[in-house]
Amino acid sequence: VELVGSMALSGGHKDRELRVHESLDELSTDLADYIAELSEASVKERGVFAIALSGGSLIGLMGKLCEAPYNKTVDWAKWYIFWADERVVAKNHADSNYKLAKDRLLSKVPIIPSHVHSINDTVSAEEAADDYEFVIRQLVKSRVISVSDISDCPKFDLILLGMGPDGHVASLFPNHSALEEKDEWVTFITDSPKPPPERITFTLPVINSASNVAIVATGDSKAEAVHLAVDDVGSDSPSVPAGVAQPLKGKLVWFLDKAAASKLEGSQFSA
Ligand SMILES: O=C1O[C@H](COP(=O)(O)O)[C@@H](O)[C@H](O)[C@H]1O
Repeated sequence: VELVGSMALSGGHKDRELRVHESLDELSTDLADYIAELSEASVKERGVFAIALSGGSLIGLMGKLCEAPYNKTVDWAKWYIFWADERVVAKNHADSNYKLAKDRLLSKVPIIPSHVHSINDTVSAEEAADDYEFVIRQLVKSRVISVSDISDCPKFDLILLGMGPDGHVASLFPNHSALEEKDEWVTFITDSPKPPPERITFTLPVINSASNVAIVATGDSKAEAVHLAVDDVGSDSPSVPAGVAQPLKGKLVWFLDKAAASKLEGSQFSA
């Protein structure tokens, strides 16, 4: 894989790395390698791999996991799948993040169906968020999901996030009160600026308690939000949600293409 650039960033941030790729094909290969390596390390250490997905373009960029060598080398039976955010629609609806992942990924690899934890799509957004938090609590008790040693939050082995052009991650949108939620693990919104309006989402404390978080963003339309998030514009109050996604004890990796990296400050990554 040819990286245009990769750099570890320090400063106020604990552990953050930027990986900028020449093409989407190369980004996809690097992303598959990264996920496969974390899966292997987690299975070795804990016997399982608890991974939370998002929706959107991320899922297509994970496609190489369904191909050789990953389809044979990854220990799929040890994977437990969750969603960092989900649209409150039926599971067979075109807007469902579950459906997207099932059609493009989960149906193509030997994941155990009972390890796939999608939301309850028969109840309100509020109930779906409560139900999902309950499911996660049970799996924390049985240690399928680890527990953070710095908060009472679950510690996912990996949370994969996409990012919208407005800088939203999961369904945490700019200037929305859900971004301030500190007590719940999973919250709901009914006024998403991006349709569909009803969604559930991991809260920031859960994202920031993970062992690993990756933010995957590609294309020109994301360049400004990448700049605001990564360059810490107005660092006391970051102007986009992606800028406050930073695991306190874990590692954050940004996967970008050149277009998304093109507005980074003093950028050796500029297109
Ligand atoms: O609505 C959503 O959007 C974001 C970003 O999607 P993308 O297609 O621009 O990559 C996604 O990460 C999130 O899961 C989804 O619900």
